[in-house]
Amino acid sequence: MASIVGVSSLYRSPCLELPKRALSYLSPSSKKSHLCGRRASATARGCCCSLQSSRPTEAPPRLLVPLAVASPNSVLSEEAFKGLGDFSKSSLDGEEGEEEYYGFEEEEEEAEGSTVGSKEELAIANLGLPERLVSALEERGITHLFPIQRAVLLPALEGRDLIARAKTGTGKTLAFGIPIIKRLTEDNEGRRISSKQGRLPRVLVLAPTRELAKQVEKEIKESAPYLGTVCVYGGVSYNVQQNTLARGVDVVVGTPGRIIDLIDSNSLQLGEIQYLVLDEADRMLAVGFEEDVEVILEKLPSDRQSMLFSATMPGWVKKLARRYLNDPLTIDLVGDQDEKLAEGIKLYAIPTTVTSKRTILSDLITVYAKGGKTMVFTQTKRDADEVSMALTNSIASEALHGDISQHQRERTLSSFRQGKFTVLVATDVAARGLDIPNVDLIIHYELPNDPETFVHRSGRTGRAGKEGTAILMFTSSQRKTVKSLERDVGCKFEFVSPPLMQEVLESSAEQAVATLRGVHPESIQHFLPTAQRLTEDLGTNALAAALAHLSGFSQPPSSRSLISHEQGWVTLQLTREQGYSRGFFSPRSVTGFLSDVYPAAADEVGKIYLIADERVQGAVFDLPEEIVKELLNKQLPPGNTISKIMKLPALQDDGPSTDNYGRFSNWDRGSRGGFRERGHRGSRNWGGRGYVSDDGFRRGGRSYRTDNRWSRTGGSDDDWLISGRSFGRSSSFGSRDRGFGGACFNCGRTGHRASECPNN
Ligand SMILES: Nc1ncnc2c1ncn2[C@@H]1O[C@H](COP(=O)(O)OP(=O)(O)OP(=O)(O)O)[C@@H](O)[C@H]1O
Repeated sequence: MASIVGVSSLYRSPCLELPKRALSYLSPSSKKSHLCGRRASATARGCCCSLQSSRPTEAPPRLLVPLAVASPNSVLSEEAFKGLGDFSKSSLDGEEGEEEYYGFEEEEEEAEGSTVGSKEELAIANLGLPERLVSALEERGITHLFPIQRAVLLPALEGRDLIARAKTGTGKTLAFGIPIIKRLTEDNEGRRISSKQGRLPRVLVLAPTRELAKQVEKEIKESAPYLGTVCVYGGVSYNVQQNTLARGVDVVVGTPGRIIDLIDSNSLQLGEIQYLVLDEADRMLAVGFEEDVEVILEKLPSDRQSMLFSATMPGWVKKLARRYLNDPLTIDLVGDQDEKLAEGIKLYAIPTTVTSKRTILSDLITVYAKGGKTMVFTQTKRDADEVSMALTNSIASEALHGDISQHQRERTLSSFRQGKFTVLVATDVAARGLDIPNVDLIIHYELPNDPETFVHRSGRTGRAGKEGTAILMFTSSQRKTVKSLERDVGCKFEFVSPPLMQEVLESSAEQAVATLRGVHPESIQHFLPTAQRLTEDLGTNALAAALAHLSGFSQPPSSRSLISHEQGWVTLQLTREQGYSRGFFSPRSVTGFLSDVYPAAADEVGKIYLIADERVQGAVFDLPEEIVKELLNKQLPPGNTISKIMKLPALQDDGPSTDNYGRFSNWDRGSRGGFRERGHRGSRNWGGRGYVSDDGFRRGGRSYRTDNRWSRTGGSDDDWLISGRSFGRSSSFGSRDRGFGGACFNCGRTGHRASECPNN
């Protein structure tokens, strides 16, 4: 008790010094009955009730008033922690009729002397934590509590069972880590058991993936190096883990499968577990651990404290909480209406086609990551491998997925953390929980299966209050899914076009300059004589050549369509002077013109789009590079100009109606045979197992979409994230507008086919 109460003004005995304002933040139940059992309607000042202790036996007093939670986060949002956390939405799972509520109500009257929420009060040094823990945290630059840590600390210290939710990267690990470490440290000091050989673990943390388990272990080890912490997970030998357990540990972190194996072999005994943490509990379900988790929970002593961290509350997690948690308090710092993403993550959505995706991907990395760390998320392991291989030619990249051996996964992650390569291409195995410092850019190369996965993938950047960027690549038929995602996640994408070659070149050059600036002055000396000779010969060209080479452009960049972004294609503009018009200017005028000038061009022409400016008779279209060379040498009929363009002019919106960005339509207007569908040339089959097909259907795998909802096998409709809102909306998947959305082949106007053209 003394270690909490009286250490700082924040943690004063609430009954003695509770400021009026803080009283307004009391849970309704605690408002109803004061700590001493009296009604607390008037004031808490002067109350003389004694603080009650709750489980475990040496638990600190049962502080029903979580002053740490009670304050709006003004200090955090303005200074310490821009925008992270939001205490305006705290709620308790009310399913059991439980009314307890962790949140605040606005009260105009400022409590005199209230210092709740000041930065000082969040200072870790002022919380009465063990000196060793404080200095270990400070060494890591952790000096003030983050909101979820502030919210969890007191209820956790008072021994409450908890269900907690907070946004990605907001410090959930230390939210349970700090109170548990405090309790263990004090126990150790009191009972001198810290180094007892063969001691049984007192803490069990279950995590759904090996990487996450390793990370939790790391966070605990770094914060409390004096405690014995071991991480147990599959894919590696049992020996080391068994030997460590035999020597005695305080904390076991692990994945359920290996924990069961170790229990079965009697290497892990759970008889003294006092604290259980289920990290990413909902994910346990998704990766098929539900049975294992329940087996483990059955083996734990009933007199323990349990904390469950879960981004969503599928039915299984609720059942688990009901069955294995004792009167849990829910702390939800996300809420149903708010944006689910951590603030500081800038979101872009970029239309692509299946064939141009890879080219665009490397451009996006160059332009948006600017040499920083990027994580690219794919749907399948094969894609992760292929995309990583394709990137490696230009950007150092590695793949990470479940088929890669555990040792290699660890090597890859460790090299990525250390910055030995900058692009990690991963399946969703890496979407959750991984805390890799300074990831600047997340690219959703393929749409995630559900909104939660989007939140978790994106949350690998913008962590601990930092800024980051997440880019969603989508095909035109997935546009409605993107809109659903915005609604479900409560976020807003900025819709942008893929980078222009000019932007790619400029960004590459900037990165090359940064590389040059980093060259050691001594090394420069060795190259000075050659540089001087070269400059005399070539002038500035010498440096430009060095930049081009460093940027990976020793050869000129291959041409790229401005319309489809496919390599090897060039976008041309045909303009016809007014007096030379032979009737209405339409896509057919372009094909007719090409047939006259160079028939091979008419055969190969790709998409044709009319220029929006009505004063100009013109169109843009794609042709293969080699055809363009020939075409540009041909004699043109008078009044016609044809030129390569670097930027698309405004175009008439003539795409299919499902595609608001008409110019990224996947309809081609060929010179013969009317319309033909394009964009799948040489591409792999997107309709196969586990792929999102172009019509937006997911086939195979655990998750699938059957209409515009995000649905998951085994999940329930009332997930926090999904919160029922997406269900029941009108269909967008699979409901592609069958109406004609292209332009008439005859007159060029939109909305009707040539056969129905009024000009016929
Ligand atoms: N109070 C703090 N001050 C500064 N940094 C902190 C603090 N608490 C945690 N961190 C750091 O913030 C990062 C994110 O923490 P953590 O991985 O626990 O987040 P999380 O909420 O569990 O994220 P996710 O939902 O993605 O699993 C870590 O690098 C951690 O060391």
